[in-house]
Amino acid sequence: MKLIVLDRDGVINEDSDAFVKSAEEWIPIPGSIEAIAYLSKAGWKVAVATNQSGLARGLFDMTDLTDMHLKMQQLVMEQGGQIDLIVHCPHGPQDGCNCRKPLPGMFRTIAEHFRLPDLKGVPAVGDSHRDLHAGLVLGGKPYLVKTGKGQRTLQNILPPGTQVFDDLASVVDHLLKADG
Ligand SMILES: O=P(O)(O)OC[C@@H](O)[C@H]1O[C@@H](OP(=O)(O)O)[C@@H](O)[C@@H](O)[C@@H]1O
Ligand SMILES: [Mg+2]
Ligand SMILES: [Zn+2]
Repeated sequence: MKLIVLDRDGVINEDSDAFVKSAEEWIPIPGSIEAIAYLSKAGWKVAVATNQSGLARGLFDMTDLTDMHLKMQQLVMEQGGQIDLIVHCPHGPQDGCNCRKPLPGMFRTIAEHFRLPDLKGVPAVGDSHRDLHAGLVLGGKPYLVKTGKGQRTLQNILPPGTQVFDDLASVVDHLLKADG
C-alpha cells in the first residue's frame, strides 16, 4: 500500500508559536495542498497525525479543529485529491497520554485503520523531531521539511536515515519520481 503520514502544522499549513486556533488562521503552505492532491491522484493513501495540545490548553475547541480540518479537506478535494485519515492528540504535555508525538499512538491508530501490522517504509513527514521519532517506532521512513519549525529542527542531530527537503511539495516530487 502506498501510504504517507503527514504532520500538519508546519508541513501542510503555516505554523505559529501562538498556535493555529481557527480555520481563518489555518493557512496552507504554498504547494502543500497541490502536493497532497498529486499523491492522492497517484493512488497514495494520505494520513495526517497532529498534536493539538491547544485543545487541552483551552486555546480552541473541537468545533474549531473540525472547521480547520474541513477547510484542509475541501482545499485538497478542490484539487482532485483527498486526505484519507486525520488523527489528532488532544492532550497536553502533562497528560501522560500515549498518542502525543513523539509517542507512536497515532501511528499505531493509522496502521490499524489501514489493516497494516506496522508502518515499515511508510514516509513520515514532519517539521519537528517528535514527528520523525514517532514515525520511526513502527518502521516509518523519516522526512524532515524545512518549513514550520524545520530549520530549528535541523540545528540538532536527526534520526539516522532522515531525508531533508525544502517543503512537502519537494518530498512529493521525490516520491512520485521514485514511483516511476
Ligand atoms: O505540528 P503538529 O503536531 O501538527 O501541531 C503542532 C501544534 O499543535 C502546536 O504544537 C505546540 O507544541 P506543544 O504541544 O506546546 O509542545 C507548539 O509547537 C505550537 O507552535 C504548534 O502550533
Ligand atoms: Mg509540526
Ligand atoms: Zn494524546
